[in-house]
Amino acid sequence: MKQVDVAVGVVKRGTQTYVTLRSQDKHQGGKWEFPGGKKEAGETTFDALKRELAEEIGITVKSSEPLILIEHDYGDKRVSLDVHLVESFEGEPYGREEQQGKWLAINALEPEDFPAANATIIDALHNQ
Ligand SMILES: Nc1nc2c([nH]c(=O)n2[C@H]2C[C@H](O)[C@@H](COP(=O)(O)OP(=O)(O)OP(=O)(O)O)O2)c(=O)[nH]1
Ligand SMILES: [Mg+2]
Repeated sequence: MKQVDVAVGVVKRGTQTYVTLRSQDKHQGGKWEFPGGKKEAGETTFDALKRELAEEIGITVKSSEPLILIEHDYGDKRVSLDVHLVESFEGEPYGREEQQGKWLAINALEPEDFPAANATIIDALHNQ
């Protein structure tokens, strides 16, 4: 089965986080996500976060801290999500790949709007 290592960034400003809509044609398409993507060979999670968040939402990540590591099996694909908090960044996030994006209150995040693996991320954020 396909197995991918993914760097995920919870971009946080005060009590809010920036989420984007996954395009319909992708794995878990139509769900909201925290920006991020597959790590390339030899990349650290931080390297991948910097690259993916620049590509997807146009920000420059200055630093990040690990939040949680999640292994999830979707049946058609297994993902390992290395989720980092990103509170230090430059630029204003926007959907740089034409995807929708918005700031949401962390305490209002609804797990059912996200891929199943994200329920654990949302729990971790609510328990911070
Ligand atoms: N970015 C992101 N991916 C997530 C989240 N939750 C979750 O299950 N995933 C899964 C969906 C995908 O199978 C995988 C991310 O891979 P991706 O397809 O977005 O990777 P990528 O950005 O490199 O995109 P691409 O090259 O395929 O266009 O992780 C999340 O909150 N954010
Ligand atoms: Mg991505």
